[in-house]
Amino acid sequence: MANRKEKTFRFIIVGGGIAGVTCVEQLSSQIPSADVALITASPHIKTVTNYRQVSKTLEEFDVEEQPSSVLEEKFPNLTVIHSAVKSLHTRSHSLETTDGRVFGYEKLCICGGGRPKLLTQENPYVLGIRDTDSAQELQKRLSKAKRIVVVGNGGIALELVYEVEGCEVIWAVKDKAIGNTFFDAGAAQFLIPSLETNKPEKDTPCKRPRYTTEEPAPGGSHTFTADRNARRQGSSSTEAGSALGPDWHEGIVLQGSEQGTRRVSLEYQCEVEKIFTSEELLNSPPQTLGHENVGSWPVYIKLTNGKTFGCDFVVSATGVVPNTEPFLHGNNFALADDGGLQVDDHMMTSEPDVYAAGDVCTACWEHSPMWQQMRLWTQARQMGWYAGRCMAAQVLSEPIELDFCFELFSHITKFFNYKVVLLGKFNGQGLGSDHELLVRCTKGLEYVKVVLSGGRMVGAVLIGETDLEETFENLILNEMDLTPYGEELLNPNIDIEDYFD
Ligand SMILES: Cc1cc2nc3c(=O)[nH]c(=O)nc-3n(C[C@H](O)[C@H](O)[C@H](O)COP(=O)(O)OP(=O)(O)OC[C@H]3O[C@@H](n4cnc5c(N)ncnc54)[C@H](O)[C@@H]3O)c2cc1C
Ligand SMILES: NC(=O)C1=CN([C@@H]2O[C@H](COP(=O)(O)OP(=O)(O)OC[C@H]3O[C@@H](n4cnc5c(N)ncnc54)[C@H](OP(=O)(O)O)[C@@H]3O)[C@@H](O)[C@H]2O)C=CC1
Repeated sequence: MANRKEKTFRFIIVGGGIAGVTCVEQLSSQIPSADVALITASPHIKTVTNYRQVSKTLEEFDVEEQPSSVLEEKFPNLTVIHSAVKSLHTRSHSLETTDGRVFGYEKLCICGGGRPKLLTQENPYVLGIRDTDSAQELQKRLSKAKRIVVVGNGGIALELVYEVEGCEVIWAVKDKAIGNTFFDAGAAQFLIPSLETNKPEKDTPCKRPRYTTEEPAPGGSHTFTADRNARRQGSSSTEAGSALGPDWHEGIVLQGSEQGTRRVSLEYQCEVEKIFTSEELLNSPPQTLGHENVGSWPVYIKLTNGKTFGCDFVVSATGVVPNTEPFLHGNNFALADDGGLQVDDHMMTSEPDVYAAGDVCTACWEHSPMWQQMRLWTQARQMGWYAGRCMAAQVLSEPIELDFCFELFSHITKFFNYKVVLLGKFNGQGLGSDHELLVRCTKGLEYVKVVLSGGRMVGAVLIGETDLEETFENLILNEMDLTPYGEELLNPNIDIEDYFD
């Protein structure tokens, strides 16, 4: 293998998603003379644009899919190789791509992202959403669908059930409340009425630019219904590749085969028992199908609450698995319980000279008490950037400390058209019963939850235009004893910003 090396680069980064591209940018700016290669399976790369530091740890940015030439023009010492890594040989510091080329490296950073953790790989009626291709496939199938079942209770499910129109959506969640990865039951209750109301009209198009290509893209139960006539236009596409991100649904039309209504039926506290095709159902012993007729749908899904639903397809919005396979065989990577490549506080894996960042890795250093890993766009950027700095620091023999961004978990996003800010241990993660909650809620306007432990603020969920994020971030970081303030902390008549000035 060593003899076949076409070229040895000082740095190779694998993956053209946010983590990989940010790592390349950091390395190329810090050591402009170094030969850097970006090897990516996707035809386009993802770059961060309009980066804005909202507060000490909160950040917002747009994401653009761009041709890789943009990056090569910016960094003359960068070579972008569009191929997938087939195998890695850490002993000889080399890797082979699917087009049969072999490259050597001095330092490598793996930013291969993740893929959907599907309920089943085998069933063609079970879709996952990850990249633009899978989003287009969803759009295509949805345009002919009358009913779909969405399984999962995290980010994708929350976005999808709110956006899909013209098609009945059965939403099956394991928990007692919606959005378990981001919220508690109180926040879920605040958000639920949004499923019954119309989506607000958008007078400005989505500000995040995206690609268009030549080929236009074609327990208990509750039911929520909303009408809406306006349609959005758009299309976007890439080959297999990087994860979608903020506002991904704005570039495609999530419209079923019927006109203008959002109809979501929630099935709480249930999982999937079995998924059948029509033929399987006919050939197997009779099932409890309720009002469903065998043969009227291409696929049927039986839930653990005993109900079976026929539908056009199932969306498995059930999380992410790190993309580690091509890197493992013949090497000694330590893997975390979630399947990610273990990295230390310098983003180093267990193999010499191999770093990892983004969805593919699992942060295995001793975390700050207020930080946890979630596979998010912001963390992919932060890890890619920090990995680049660590790689540069090592070759330059400079010391480097864990970056401040890993002090406090912070995330800004949007669900059901509300701004959502999550800080620290926003769901009391890892605190057991050793915490108390303060909650302020105004229906339809805002939901504010503060998590206190030992009198100190350790986390917060802010839904709506609360304008509290910076003050709360400071209170968490300062570890101030808030016992004397008690419930006054959330008194809406007190300007909390002035209070703590
Ligand atoms: C539908 C959806 C919506 C999301 N919404 C949000 C959101 O609103 N906010 C948020 O913060 N996060 C969101 N996320 C999560 C976010 O997109 C990811 O956490 C982030 O993009 C991960 O970036 P990454 O660079 O680690 O991986 P990826 O973006 O997955 O990039 C991995 C790259 O590696 C390449 N690759 C993989 N294997 C190989 C190989 N063997 N050889 C060469 N190249 C390879 C791929 O082609 C790709 O370019 C969303 C994710 C999805 C799927
Ligand atoms: N706005 C944002 O910030 C968004 C972020 N994302 C990110 O994109 C990635 C992919 O999103 P998504 O797929 O929604 O992943 P998430 O990790 O957000 O959610 C997965 C959900 O599926 C549930 N689940 C897992 N296995 C099963 C199963 N077998 N049956 C039923 N439910 C199951 C999980 O429950 P449990 O937790 O109990 O395992 C969890 O509720 C995530 O990293 C997510 O954070 C996606 C969209 C929007």
